[in-house]
Amino acid sequence: MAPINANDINDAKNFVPAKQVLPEVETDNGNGKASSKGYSYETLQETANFLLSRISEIPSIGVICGSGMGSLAEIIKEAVRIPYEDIPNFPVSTVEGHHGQLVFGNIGDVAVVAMQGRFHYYEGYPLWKCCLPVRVMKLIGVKTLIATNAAGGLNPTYKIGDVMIVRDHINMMGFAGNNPLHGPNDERFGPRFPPMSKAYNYEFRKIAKEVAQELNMENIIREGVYTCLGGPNFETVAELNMLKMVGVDAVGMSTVHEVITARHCDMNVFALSLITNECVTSYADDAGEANHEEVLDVGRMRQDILRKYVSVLIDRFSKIETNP
Ligand SMILES: O=P(O)(O)O[C@H]1O[C@H](CO)[C@@H](O)[C@H]1O
Ligand code: HPA
Repeated sequence: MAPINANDINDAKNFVPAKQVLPEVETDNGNGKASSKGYSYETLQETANFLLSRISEIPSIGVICGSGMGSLAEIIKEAVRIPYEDIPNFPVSTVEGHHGQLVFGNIGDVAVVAMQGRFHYYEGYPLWKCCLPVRVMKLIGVKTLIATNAAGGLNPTYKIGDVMIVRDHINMMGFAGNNPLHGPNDERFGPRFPPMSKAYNYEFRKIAKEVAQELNMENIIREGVYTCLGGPNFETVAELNMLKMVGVDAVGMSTVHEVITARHCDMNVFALSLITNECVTSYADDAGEANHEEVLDVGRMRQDILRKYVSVLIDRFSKIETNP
């Protein structure tokens, strides 16, 4: 063993624990507005009030557009578009394929708001911040959340371009204690221990399967289990094989925390995954590799059918009374 050297001891004395030198992703800004545990109810109310002052009709349904699926918001009529950077306390989108604005208006007779661009954990936002727009939607009066995402198909029967109705999810990041509800709970949003066994509304899923038949989409519609990983790297072969073993059908980097936040504040939830690529579960030399361009291309390829499907779903969902 090398002898202990006096310089090493002096270096050790100067050592500053990482906690003191690394900035937190989100810190208290001194006016009590931001903290690592999330914005207060009152702060989000300010954001909601700002948005309410810009619109003439309160939306009942909120849509989150997945990667490459931003064109879903283009079916909104009498659109009022508000860029994220203009909205107090909002994060900004940094990912290609995520525009970065809220679009208010009507789809058919239904007042809606769409997020053209969502926030992901890998962008550097803590999970509570990724989900901040969901709480804001709740505060402006949205009752139902429709979350869409692009996902890798892990179920071997799935094909690129299939549309998976999400029946359930596995919160992989939650297994490691990373949850959007981590931290003090404000009962005005919801309970400390919200149940998740009925996260994806049964009635909505039933309607979605019926509508798929009406629109002759039955050959591309699936129903399955989604999981979200932190990203931004796509998964290894071993990781995907593990996820397959535990019953995951589609893999992405979003949605789960949004759904948890929405259910916490008692919103009805429906989610769709567009299968944009095949998950690579073999080490074969000729097996492809996932890439974001393919994800965006498949989103574009399916934009017409998704726009039609989502607009009919919005109409049907708006007509039923559901218990979340
Ligand atoms: O979940 P959405 O936002 O649709 O995007 C998915 O596509 C991106 C990877 O191509 C990741 O952000 C993944 O989560
Ligand atoms: N893995 C994770 N996220 C994704 C994928 C994937 O294969 N495709 C689209 N988003």
